[in-house]
Amino acid sequence: MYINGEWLHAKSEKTREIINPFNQEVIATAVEGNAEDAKTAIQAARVAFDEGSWSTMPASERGAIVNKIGSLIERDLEELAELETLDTGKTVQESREDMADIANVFFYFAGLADKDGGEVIASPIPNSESKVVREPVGVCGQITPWNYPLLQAAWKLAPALASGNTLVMKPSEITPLTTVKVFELMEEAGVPKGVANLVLGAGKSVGAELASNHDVDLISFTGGIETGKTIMQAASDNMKKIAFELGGKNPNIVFADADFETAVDQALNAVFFHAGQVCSAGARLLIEESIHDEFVEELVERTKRIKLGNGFDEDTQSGPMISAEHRAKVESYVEIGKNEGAKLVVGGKRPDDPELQNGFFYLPTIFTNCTSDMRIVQEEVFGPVLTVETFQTKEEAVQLANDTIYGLAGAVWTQDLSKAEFVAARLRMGTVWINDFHPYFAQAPWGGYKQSGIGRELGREGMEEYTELKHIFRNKQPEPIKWFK
Ligand SMILES: NC(=O)c1ccc[n+]([C@@H]2O[C@H](COP(=O)([O-])OP(=O)(O)OC[C@H]3O[C@@H](n4cnc5c(N)ncnc54)[C@H](O)[C@@H]3O)[C@@H](O)[C@H]2O)c1
Ligand SMILES: C[N+](C)(C)CC=O
Repeated sequence: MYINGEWLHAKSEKTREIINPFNQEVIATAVEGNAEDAKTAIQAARVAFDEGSWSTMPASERGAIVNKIGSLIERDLEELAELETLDTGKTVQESREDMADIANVFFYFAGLADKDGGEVIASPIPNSESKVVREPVGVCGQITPWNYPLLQAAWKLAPALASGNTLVMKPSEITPLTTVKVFELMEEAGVPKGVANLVLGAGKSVGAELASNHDVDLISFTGGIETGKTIMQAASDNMKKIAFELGGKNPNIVFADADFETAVDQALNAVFFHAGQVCSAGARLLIEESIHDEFVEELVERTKRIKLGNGFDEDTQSGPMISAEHRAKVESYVEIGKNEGAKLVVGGKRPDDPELQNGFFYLPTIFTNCTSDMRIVQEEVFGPVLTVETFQTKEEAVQLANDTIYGLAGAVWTQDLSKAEFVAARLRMGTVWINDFHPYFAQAPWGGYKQSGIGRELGREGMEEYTELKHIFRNKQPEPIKWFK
């Protein structure tokens, strides 16, 4: 753990073994902090913020430090990518792309650091001056999940630092390795002591302390809805600001006039990339009825060919699930789907391949004959499981797509631009892709409608989450009002 500029053991001296999900080998031993460690880190962040040298440093200097972090990530890209693959099982090619994205996130927010000089507004009061400025929120608690460990951390660290906050981060207890490494890089880049603190440990202890502690001014959380609700309740005690990136059950709408080859190819990628452990995975295929049979037949053939394996092997297309518990959850959802009457057309079990028996693998799985009232359609499985529904009109496609408590992302495939725009305008989701699936980048805001989240990460809006707005009014000719004579 990194607290107040020092690398520390947990007060309890407890540790946790970090497991490679490909073969269950222990790849590291991490310290296991608790609420006491979190309190110490929060105190360090509080003192660093209140002392003021970070928040009042010229923004361009802060930006230069954030930029340096991005450069150091680029320098150590290969090491970081390998760590991420060891920890999560994702392919090393995917990890490399994540690391390049992560460096760009630091560069982007570094560039924004000195761009907002406030705004002078037209005051209706004579002889006065009115301006609106943005200031850092204060001490930020930041809690991240295991599926994109460093990427989700970067989306929080870079804007928080660039806008002058101090912070305490808690990564997922099962995937802390790249976050630890980036805190080393932040130290090397010159982030002053106390400004960025790292506490490892479980959600129920370290995370709960960050959510409830009154010295934390903002809690930024990426993870599941149920955890989000718990954090929201804890955060209400001191009305801290909240920023939540939660789950999704994202529709992928394919019209009959879409380019067939591209739509099939991308429907596979939409749902099975990273073994479906993606918040924005296209887990609900909505297909125009007239092409259902042909489309599903092709999808099933290609699904059978997906090569599962070690993320370090060149020919591996998808790695394992993150843990035994998570695979068991996916398996229980497949049973639910079968019992609800959905038709299992491929997958639905663990692979037989002897080389995969030590990993938490699960075969890419497709259910057809699905309807919106099924749990397998409504609930986030967060694994390689696709449900297929059909529609006849664009209105029906929109109605089905929006029939969910989630609102993270969705896609529409058609060569008819007016149809695409009709659908895009009506999807109640934070991101809509037309003839594509998955793109996200530092310049565009990311976040959810409905129960998929509160607030935005990335883009200017992602920076603004870490600021408070202040209106400063100056009377240029003060004189008595004489109301109270
Ligand atoms: N919207 C997005 O951008 C986005 C991105 C990635 C993941 N996710 C979501 O994350 C979920 C998967 O991640 P997960 O399984 O790690 O989620 P999770 O909610 O189980 O855990 C996320 C983090 O919260 C911590 N936590 C757990 N209980 C806590 C508590 N009581 N108080 C405070 N912190 C606590 C965990 O230790 C972990 O660090 C999925 O639902 C996925 O959709 C969303
Ligand atoms: C936000 N994203 C797509 C990078 C990861 C979601 O799990």
